[in-house]
Amino acid sequence: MEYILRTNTVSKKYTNYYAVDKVSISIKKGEIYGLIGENGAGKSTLMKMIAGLVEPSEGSIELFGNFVPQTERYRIGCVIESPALYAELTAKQNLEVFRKAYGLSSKESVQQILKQVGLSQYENKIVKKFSLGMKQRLAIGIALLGNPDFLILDEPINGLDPTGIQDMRNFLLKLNREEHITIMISSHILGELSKIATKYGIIKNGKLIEEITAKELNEKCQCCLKIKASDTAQAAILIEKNLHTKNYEILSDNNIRIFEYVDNPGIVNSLLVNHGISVDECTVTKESLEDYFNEKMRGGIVNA
Ligand SMILES: Nc1ncnc2c1ncn2[C@@H]1O[C@H](COP(=O)(O)OP(=O)(O)OP(=O)(O)O)[C@@H](O)[C@H]1O
Repeated sequence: MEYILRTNTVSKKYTNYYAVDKVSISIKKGEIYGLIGENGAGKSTLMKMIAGLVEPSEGSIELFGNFVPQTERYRIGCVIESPALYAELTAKQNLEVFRKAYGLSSKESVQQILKQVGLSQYENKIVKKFSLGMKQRLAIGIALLGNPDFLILDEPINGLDPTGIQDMRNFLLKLNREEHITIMISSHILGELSKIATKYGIIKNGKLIEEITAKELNEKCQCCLKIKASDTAQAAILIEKNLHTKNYEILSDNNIRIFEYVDNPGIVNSLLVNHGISVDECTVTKESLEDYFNEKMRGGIVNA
């Protein structure tokens, strides 16, 4: 399988601390790679190093199998941090400016891109009158001008409404499936990311704490018993004492998750009810990417 990207213990040091610390990730052709991390984790810095906007302090980056990444960067399109658009120009004029700046000769490419990003009907509209979703699409359109094989998108769905998010999801899936563009995407909206990503990298304080494919994640995500109870603290004491397990977690909204008794929820239910705790809900669910990510951030399943 062909690798689009491999970083080898790549780091970025700012004055006296590492924004990115010895990160080794890999992305294969055709993947949609979701980069996950809390604010300040180092996602943008890592993306900037891959795109050639920031020089690594240490380590190496291999792009398209080439250890001299700068010779391959023309194959990357990126939108990192806020999209740089000319607010007073129209969508078409914006694309024209960048087409000329990139030295691309074919004017047709601008029309093609407008169509590709679904902005043909707004080509003469001034960008400052665009919605956030339209601006994001135009920025991605600019990134697509050079016909890239690899697209790097930093928080492309941030601030979009549910319809905008859905449009963006379909658009990215289309680029990936029909245009065969490999995509690296960072997002805080994990539920959304889990609908498109085929692989994830989780970073914390500049360090990669896990790289996992969507398939592996699906196999790893544990089934659990989720119980909504009137008194979760008391429920926890009863579970520990009577069911001899600490493999549970108290959630904030009167819910408790138990990673055992999945095949026998009745035992837990009766225990709580018989001790005067009212059980409003008792369901068997599977952990979501969000649950998994939160556990990773805390350093494992609590009480396990
Ligand atoms: N040019 C810079 N000089 C000094 N520190 C920087 C610079 N750029 C980023 N940092 C710091 O590096 C760390 C990582 O920042 P980065 O923007 O990569 O994180 P992030 O994961 O993208 O966060 P967010 O989700 O908030 O965008 C932060 O502590 C940030 O303040």
